[in-house]
Amino acid sequence: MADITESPEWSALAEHQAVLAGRHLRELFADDPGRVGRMTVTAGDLRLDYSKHRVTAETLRLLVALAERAGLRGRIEAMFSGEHINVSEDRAVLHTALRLPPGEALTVDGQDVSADVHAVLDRMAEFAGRVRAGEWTGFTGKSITTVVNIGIGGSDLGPAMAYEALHDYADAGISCRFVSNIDPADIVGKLADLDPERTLFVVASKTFGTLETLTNAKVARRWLVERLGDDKAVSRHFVAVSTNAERVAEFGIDTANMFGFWDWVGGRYSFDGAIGLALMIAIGGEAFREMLAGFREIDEHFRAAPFEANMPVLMGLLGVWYTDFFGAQTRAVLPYSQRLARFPAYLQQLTMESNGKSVRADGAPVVAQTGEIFWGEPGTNGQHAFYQLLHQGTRLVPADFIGFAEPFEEPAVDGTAMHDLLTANLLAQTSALAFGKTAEEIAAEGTPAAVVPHKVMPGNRPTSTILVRKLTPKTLGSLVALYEHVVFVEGTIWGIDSFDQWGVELGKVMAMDLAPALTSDEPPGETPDPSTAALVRAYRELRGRRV
Ligand SMILES: O=P(O)(O)OC[C@H]1O[C@H](O)[C@H](O)[C@@H](O)[C@@H]1O
Repeated sequence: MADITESPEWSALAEHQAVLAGRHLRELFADDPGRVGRMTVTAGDLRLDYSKHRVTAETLRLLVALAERAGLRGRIEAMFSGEHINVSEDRAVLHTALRLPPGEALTVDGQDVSADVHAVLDRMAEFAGRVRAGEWTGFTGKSITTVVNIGIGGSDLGPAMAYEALHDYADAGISCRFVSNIDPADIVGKLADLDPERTLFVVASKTFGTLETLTNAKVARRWLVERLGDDKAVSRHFVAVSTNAERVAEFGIDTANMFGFWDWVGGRYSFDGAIGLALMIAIGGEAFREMLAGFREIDEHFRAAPFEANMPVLMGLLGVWYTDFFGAQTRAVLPYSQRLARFPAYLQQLTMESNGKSVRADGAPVVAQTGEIFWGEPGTNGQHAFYQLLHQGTRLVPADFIGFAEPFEEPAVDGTAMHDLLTANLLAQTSALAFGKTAEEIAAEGTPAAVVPHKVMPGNRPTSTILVRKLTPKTLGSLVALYEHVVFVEGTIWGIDSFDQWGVELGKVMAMDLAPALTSDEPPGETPDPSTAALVRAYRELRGRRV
């Protein structure tokens, strides 16, 4: 199969970039007064202004042509209809089925996927409702006030991010905590002040074979049994979310208290299904379904909107544009919402585990650069830390700014609402990044000549601005679906399988091989390599063990 980089569309973009690279956003705006109107798209509740990107109408035409060349339209249909587009694992990729409206049929591989999804959602809602109403009680008959989700990766980041984003909607007096790391500091710290009688553990693991999760779950079980003094307490305080009923039963959790999903849901695409159980207990089944409606709105937009007005397609193509034609390495995601503090971390798994690949789906090496490095912090904190590099550094760092019009809190100081100050900062940053400040402007302010170069703000630094009325379950769902599809668009252009993650396996296996060497009384060997063997010896010595 010919590589996309050999296509005439790719070459046309490379030629176009050579011309555009010399042009400043100031000029692009001056040349095209209609730019902002044309480069603003809406999708459901999301509004995207992408006019501050280093693109013209011609760039967009060429990028859309590239998407056509990559067969994006057909790939989208293949995903939605359940073809096995995860080729290395021979699986369908159907996270979009997790938000199908009730009654909309979808049969894949002979299975009524829609019915399965709604059966689980209904069970989750029923269970969540009982916990919220205090009908599901702990072993001693007390109602549950804290849910501890034990999971890692996709079984942690999604629900943890969403709970933090939506905690204002937690209306039943139940809060959530998330334990993921195998560092004992995590679970020990999170259990320290908990009342075992009122704690429910959700052990979330797609495979139910993940070392961190099973280890933390065993620690939690021991903590509970020691405090409640009876093994039988486990069934009232532990439920599981998994695709693997056998292992759940082996662990000692009643499979009647297990909520399932399927191998066609990738871990990093899973919190809108059963992996969202802790979140659903906190915010309730109704709010959870509103979140699903937000996901669905973007799914429908992605499937139907022409590419020129298709938000995930445009954002994905812009990612390819900077990655492959400008040599950008990273993309900053800067939510101007404290509640979205974990959103960049969530996106890191979603995007980098999906698209951090160097072979194509057919096994041939990729030619283009793949896998943007996603990172970020909520504004305005980032402004006082790393924005210096964004404004004046030598690297090009495209950034997504995300803002909300309606706050949850309304304190005002000196007559100005804090939230308006927050938003003013967001807008100021994107404008400064795009348009900068010239040496002439700085000199005209009376700046000493020697200082002028230090103060020059080059501008021409591209940003997207996503503006939303309010952070709600629905708009959060839409934001997540947006980025899920951005990943898909980029992966399709690069011709990679965005749905496997073989690269994480080797380290896990080696850790299990190394663990005995750290604790053993036997002299440490020379494996797996001289450097690591020396570190094993050093660790044993520092830990007071035999070397
Ligand atoms: O849900 P689990 O099976 O426990 O997997 C948890 C996580 O671990 C794996 O190593 C993968 O890299 C992730 O994609 C996954 O989300």
